[in-house]
Amino acid sequence: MSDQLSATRKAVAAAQRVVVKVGSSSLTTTKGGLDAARLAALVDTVARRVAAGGQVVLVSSGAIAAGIAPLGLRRRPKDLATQQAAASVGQQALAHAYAESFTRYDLTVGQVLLTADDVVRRGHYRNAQRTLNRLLGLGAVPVVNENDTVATHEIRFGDNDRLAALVSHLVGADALVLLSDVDALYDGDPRRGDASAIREINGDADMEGVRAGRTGASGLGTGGMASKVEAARVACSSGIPVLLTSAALADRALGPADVGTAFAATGSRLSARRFWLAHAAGANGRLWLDDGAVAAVVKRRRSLLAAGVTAVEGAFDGGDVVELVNPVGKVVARGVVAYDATELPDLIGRSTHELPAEQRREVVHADDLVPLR
Ligand SMILES: Nc1ncnc2c1ncn2[C@@H]1O[C@H](COP(=O)(O)OP(=O)(O)O)[C@@H](O)[C@H]1O
Ligand SMILES: N[C@@H](CCC(=O)OP(=O)(O)O)C(=O)O
Repeated sequence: MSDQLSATRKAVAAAQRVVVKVGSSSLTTTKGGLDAARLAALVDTVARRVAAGGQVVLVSSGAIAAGIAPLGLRRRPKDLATQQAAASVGQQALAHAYAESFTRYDLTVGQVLLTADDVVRRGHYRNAQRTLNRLLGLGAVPVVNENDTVATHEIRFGDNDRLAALVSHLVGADALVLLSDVDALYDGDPRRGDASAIREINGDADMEGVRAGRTGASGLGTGGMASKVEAARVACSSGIPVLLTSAALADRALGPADVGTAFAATGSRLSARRFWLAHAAGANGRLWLDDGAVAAVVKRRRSLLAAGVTAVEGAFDGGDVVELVNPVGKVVARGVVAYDATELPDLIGRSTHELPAEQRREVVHADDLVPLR
C-alpha cells in the first residue's frame, strides 16, 4: 500500500467488513433492463474481496429500473403504485441475476429487503442486525435493498445511499463504498460544465462551495450526488470512512482505494441504539418540554417524565420516535416514546406519584433518548 495514500484511504483498503452500495444507473440501461455485463463485473470485484478474507454487504439499487422494460414501460415511473409494481418485477430479476453471478465463485447470496421501520424500531432493528450478521458469519453475501413494494411515501428511506449509511452502522462496517456513474465528487455537477474532482473530504468545512445536485444523468437513480454526500456525512459522523467513485472503478475502490473521493470519519461510533435514534427516518410527533425537563434530558441525560411535558403534537403510538422540543420550538433531542399520543394529554404536567401505577413509567426512557446538537 502506498505511503502517498491518506489515512482514510488506507482504512478503506484495510477494512475487514465493507458495505458496498451500487446505484441503479450502474446496473441498468437507460432502456430499463438489467445490464448483465456490468452486474457481473461488480460481482467479480466483490468476490475478490471476499476471497481475500473480507466481508461484503452489497446494498444494491436497481429494482425499479430493472422492472421498466419487462413491464413495457417507457421510462422510470413517477407514481408510487407503478414504482412498486416495477420494483416487484425488477427486484426478483435483480436477486436472480446476483445469485447466478455469485455462483461462479461458489458464493451464496441472501436477499434482505428493509423498510425504514426495520431500522427505526428496536425489535426490528435487532432482527435485521441478527440476520445480516448471521449471513456474513455463514459466508454468504447479503444483498440489501429497500422493500419498495410495501414502502409508502411516508415510510420510505427514499434513496439507497441513506439506507447504505444506516446498514453500515447496523453491521458495524469498517468502511462504506458508494459506487455511482461518476468517478468522484466534483465541486459542481460535471454534466454542467467545468468542475474539479475533490479527492479528500475531512469534515464539513471541506464541503463549503461544493454544489452536489439532486438529480442524476441517467434518470434511473434517485437523490443524485446530494444524497451520497448526506449518506457519507451520516456514516462519517459515526466513525465509518467512506469512498465514493464509479462502479467502473470498483476494482480499485475495493483494492488499493486510490480512486474517487475519500470522506474521513469525523466522529466516533455511537451505540447502535443512539445512531438509529439520531438518524431515524422521521419522527411521528413532538413533545414540548419545559426548561427543567430540557435541562434534565439534555444536560443530565435523564429520562423524560410526564411532569416536564407541556404539550403533545402528532398521532403516534408507543414505540414511535418523537422529537423533544424546548419552549421556543427548537428540537433538542429525539427519543422513543412509551405512550400513545392519545394517552399522554391526561398525564402531562403531573408528577409521577400523582399518576396511577400503570402510568408511572417514563414518557421517554433515558436509554431511548439522544440529545441533538
Ligand atoms: N458535485 C457533483 N459531483 C459529482 N456528480 C454530481 C455532482 N452534482 C450532481 N452530480 C450528478 O450526480 C449523478 C449521480 O447520482 P445518481 O444518478 O442518483 O446516482 P446513482 O444511480 O448511482 O445513485 C452523477 O451522474 C452526476 O451527474
Ligand atoms: N430501492 C430503489 C432504489 C432507489 C435509489 O436510491 O436508487 P439509486 O439512486 O440508483 O441508488 C430501487 O431498487 O429501484
